[in-house]
Amino acid sequence: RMYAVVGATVTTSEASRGPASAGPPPPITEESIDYNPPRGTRDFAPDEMRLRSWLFQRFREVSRLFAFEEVDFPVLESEALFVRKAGEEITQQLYNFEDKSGRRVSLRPELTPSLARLVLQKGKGLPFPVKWFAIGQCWRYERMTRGRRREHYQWNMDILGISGVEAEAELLAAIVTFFKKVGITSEDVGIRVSNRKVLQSVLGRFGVPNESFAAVCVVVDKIEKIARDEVEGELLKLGVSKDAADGILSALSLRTLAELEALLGSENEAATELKQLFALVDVYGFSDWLSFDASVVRGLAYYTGTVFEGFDKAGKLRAICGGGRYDRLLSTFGGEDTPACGFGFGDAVIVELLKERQLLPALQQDVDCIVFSLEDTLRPQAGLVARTLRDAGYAVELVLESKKMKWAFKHAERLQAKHLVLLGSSEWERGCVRIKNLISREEKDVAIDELVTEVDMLKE
Ligand SMILES: OCc1cccc(Br)n1
Repeated sequence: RMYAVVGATVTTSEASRGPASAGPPPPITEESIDYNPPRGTRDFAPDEMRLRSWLFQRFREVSRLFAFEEVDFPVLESEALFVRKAGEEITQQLYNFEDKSGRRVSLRPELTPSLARLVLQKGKGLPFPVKWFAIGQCWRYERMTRGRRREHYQWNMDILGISGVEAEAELLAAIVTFFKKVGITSEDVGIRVSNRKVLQSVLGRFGVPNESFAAVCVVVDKIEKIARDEVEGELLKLGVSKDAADGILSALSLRTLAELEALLGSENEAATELKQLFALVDVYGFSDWLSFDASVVRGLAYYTGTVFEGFDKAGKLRAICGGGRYDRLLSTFGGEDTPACGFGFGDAVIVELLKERQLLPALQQDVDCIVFSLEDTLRPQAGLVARTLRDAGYAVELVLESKKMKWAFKHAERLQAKHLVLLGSSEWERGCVRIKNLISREEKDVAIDELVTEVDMLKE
C-alpha cells in the first residue's frame, strides 16, 4: 500500500529518494495518509474515468431513446428507507450509522426506495405514468473477509403507474437495446424471466401465510448460490412445512409455460401475465433474448410479480442486471397502491463481460490542437491563440512552460492531437502562426484571423 509521510523528519537518503518510493515506509513520526481509497472503494483516474463515462453515456443514450427523464437522490438516506425484515443480504449489509444529531442514516444500497420516496413526495401533482432513470453510486458494508467491493454505480429505469406487462416489455426492450448498442448479442447474453406469483400460488396451495412470502423469496433466491438442502433448511426455519418446501423447490424447476399452466392452471395469474409478456415481446421483436425460467426470483423483498435478470450464456459471471414489478412498495411507505416496475444494472459485471468479449472501446483523451510558443516572449500570445480556437469549440492543450519542439511532437502524439500550432517570432511578425497537421503531416503558415477557418478545413 502506498503511504505519504506528512511532517516526519526526512533523512538525506529519503530526501534523495523523494517523498515516497518502494521499500519499507520511512519512520512515521506524525500522521501519515494512505494514498489508497478506503477499503472496497475505487478511484477513477483518467483511463478508468473515460471507460466509466463511456458506459454511463450508453446508459443515458438508451434512457433517452425510451423517453425516460433523469433523476437522482442523496447518497445518504434515512435508514428507515431500507430497513426490511425479510433477511435480504442488501439490508443486512447496510452502510448505516448514527449521525451527529443522533439520526439513523445509511448510504443507499440501491436506488428504488429513494425513487419511491421522491414519487410520494411529489404526490398527486406528478403526472403518471412516471418514466424515470438514474445512475447512482450505491453502497454496502460487508466484512472485507470476502474482499468484495463496497460501492458500485447502478443504472436504474423505472415505470410507475402502468399495471400491465407493457411496462415490463418496455424495460426489457431498454436492456436489450443497451446490449446491442455495446456489441453484445443474444448469443452472449440472455434474460431469464419469471413471476413471483408462481411462488405465491404454490405457497397458497400449502397454506403458507402471506407474511412469509417475501422471506421465502429471499431464501429461494439463493438456490443458485447454496445447496438445495440448505435452501430447504432455511425454508423450514421460516416455518414452511416439508411438503410446502418440496412444492416450492419443484415449482422452481418448471421449464416451460406449458408446464407452469399444467401445475397451476391456465387461468393462473402468473401464467397469464407471463404469456402476455412473451406475446408482447415476440411482436416487439426481441424474444430471442428472453427465456422463461421459474428459478428466477431475485433477492429483493419487495418484488410482487414479474422478475427478470440478465445473464451471460457462458455462465462465468454473476447476474449482469435484474429487476421486476414492485406494486406494493409505495403503499408500504404509506402511499397509495401504485403499480411499479424497474431494473438495476451495475457497472461491474458488464465491464467484466465486455472485457471477456473484447468489446471494451479504445478510449483516449480528445484534444484537437496543441498550442505551443517556441519562445518564452510569445507565451502570452499563445494564450490568445488558444482562446481563439477554444471560442470556436476546439479542445486545446496550451503548453504552459518552455519545451523543445521534439517534446511538443511527442506530446501531440501521446494525446493523439490533430494539429500542432506553433508560435515563432518570425511568423508572428508577419501576423502568422505555423500549423502542423499531425495526420497528413502537411504544415503551413496561417494568418491569425484565418486560423479557425484553417483548422475547420483541416478537420474535414
Ligand atoms: O448489488 C449489491 C450491492 C449493493 C451496494 C453496493 C454493492 Br458493491 N453491491
